[in-house]
Amino acid sequence: LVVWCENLLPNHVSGQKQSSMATSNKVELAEALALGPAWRHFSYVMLYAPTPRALFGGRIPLRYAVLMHMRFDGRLGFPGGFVNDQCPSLEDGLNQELLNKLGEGVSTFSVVHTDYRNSFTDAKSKVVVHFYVKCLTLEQLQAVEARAPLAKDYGLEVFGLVRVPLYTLHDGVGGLPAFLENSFIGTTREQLLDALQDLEILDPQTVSVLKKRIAQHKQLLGLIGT
Ligand SMILES: O=c1[nH]cnc2c1ncn2[C@H]1C[C@H](O)[C@@H](COP(=O)(O)OP(=O)(O)O)O1
Repeated sequence: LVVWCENLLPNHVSGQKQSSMATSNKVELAEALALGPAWRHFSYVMLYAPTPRALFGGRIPLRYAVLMHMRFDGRLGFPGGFVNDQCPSLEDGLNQELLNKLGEGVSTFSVVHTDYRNSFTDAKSKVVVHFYVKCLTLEQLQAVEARAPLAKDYGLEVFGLVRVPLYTLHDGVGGLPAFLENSFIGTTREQLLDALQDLEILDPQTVSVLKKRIAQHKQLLGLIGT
């Protein structure tokens, strides 16, 4: 029997300090754009849509369909990619990448400047990542999912689209905690959780608990690796 767990995870880890892993190299957009020609810019977007559907006879509302994709390298990521110097804007570059990676289903919307959230730098690789969020209707999101297999990069850079489960099952692991144990590219996992919190899709306590779990999981993998 699977039951929706109201109080997501144990209380003893609630209220702890939020991890700063996703914010350590955050930069203002103007600062990022002034970095110079040695830096490469990448733009990614979290596409999401409200859904009325629910699991198990209505006991677990799905609430939102949040899209990610399985990349060619076996990691999960957000759609997007490298923005060529020739692109008039970060958003133009991102919309072009979305067309290549997700296909013609993206034709009903465009990511625009107001969807911008934040930018992160990686000084070692001289990479700047710009992150956007875009709320779609469920029909628009389903059109993206339906047409993705016809996209130029599908089967090459994109191996499939996935939806993020936003709930936790009664075992405390199934759902979002299990999903977060996958391998993610770059800072994607932290971007996902921070965005879900800022959009009030997840509450801060839940995000804090999930981040603590991620840190423990990473520690465990490190121990196994030694
Ligand atoms: O969603 C992401 N969030 C943060 N960083 C990301 C994300 N996806 C990729 N990356 C990082 C990892 C690498 O440093 C670059 C290159 O990524 P990729 O998407 O493979 O770029 P292209 O296919 O070459 O456009 O960005």
